[in-house]
Amino acid sequence: MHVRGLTKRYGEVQAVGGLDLDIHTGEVFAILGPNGAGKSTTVEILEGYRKRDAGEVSVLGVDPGQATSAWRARVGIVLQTANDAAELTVRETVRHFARYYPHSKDPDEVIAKVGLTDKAGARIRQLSGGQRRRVDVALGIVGRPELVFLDEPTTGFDPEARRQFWDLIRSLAAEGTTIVLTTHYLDEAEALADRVAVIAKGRIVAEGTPQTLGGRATASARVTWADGYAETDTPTALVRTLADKYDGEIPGLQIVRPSLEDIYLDLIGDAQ
Ligand SMILES: Nc1ncnc2c1ncn2[C@@H]1O[C@H](COP(=O)(O)OP(=O)(O)OP(=O)(O)O)[C@@H](O)[C@H]1O
Repeated sequence: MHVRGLTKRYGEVQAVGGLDLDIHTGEVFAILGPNGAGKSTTVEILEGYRKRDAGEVSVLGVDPGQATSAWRARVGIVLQTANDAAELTVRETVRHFARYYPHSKDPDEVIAKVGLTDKAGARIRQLSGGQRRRVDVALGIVGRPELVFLDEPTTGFDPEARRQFWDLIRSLAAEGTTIVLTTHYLDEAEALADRVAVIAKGRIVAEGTPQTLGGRATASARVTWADGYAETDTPTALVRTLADKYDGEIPGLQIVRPSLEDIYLDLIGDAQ
C-alpha cells in the first residue's frame, strides 16, 4: 500500500494534509493519533469509501477511488454491525455475507475463529457489545481478504475478550493477511503491530516499530535503586558503577525506558 501527498478537506477543516504512508504486504500496521487527527478519513479513503482531494493512493495495486467489485472482494472491512441484521442469527448473518464473495471461507469455521460457536444460533440483537464486534470481524474476514481494515476493533471489550481478539488478529496475520488497524490503545498497538504510525493534524509525525518509535529504544533510561535514582543515556555504565559500589546485587534496582504511551504523548504534544 502506497500513499503520497494524501489531502482531504471538509470545508474549512483540513482533515488530512499531505500524508505519506507505505504499508507492506503481510504486516500488521497500527495507525495511532488523537481524536480528530484524520485517522478515519485516511482509512476511509484507503477503503474506497471516501474521495480524496489530492494525492496518490494505491491499495493492492489499485486506486481505491476507482475500485471495482473484484478489488472490493480482496479487501475486508470491519464495520459496526448494521442494526438491520438484528433479527438474524449469527450463523445466518455470516452465511449471508459469505455469498457475496467468490472464495469465501466456511461460515462455521469463521464463527469458530471469532469464538462465537456457542452463539451461532443466537439472534444478533441478543448479543453483548463485545460479541457483536466479533460478528463484525467475522463479516470482515469471511470473504478471505488479503487486506483487512479494523477501526478501533476492541473498544468496549473486556480484558479477556481483548486478548482473545489479539490472538485472532495474530492468526490472521500468520495466514499472511495484511492488517491495518486504528486504535487508541497503545498496549494493543504494541502487542499486535509490526509497525505503527502516529498521525496528528492530518500528517504522520512518527513511524516505526513499537519498540523504536520516536527514539524509544535509545531514549534515556531512568535507573532507580534503594538509595537514589538517575536519568541516563548510559544505564549499563551506571549499573556497573553501582554494582561495584554495592559489591554485588544493587538493592531495589529498576531500569525503565519510556513506554510507548510516554513516547506517543510526547509526539502528540510536540505536534500541537
Ligand atoms: N464528514 C465530515 N464532515 C466534516 N468534517 C469532518 C467529517 N469527517 C471528519 N471531519 C473532521 O475532519 C477531522 C478528522 O476527522 P477523522 O474522523 O478523520 O479523525 P480521527 O483521527 O479518525 O478521530 P477519532 O479518533 O475521534 O475517530 C476532524 O476535525 C473532523 O471533525
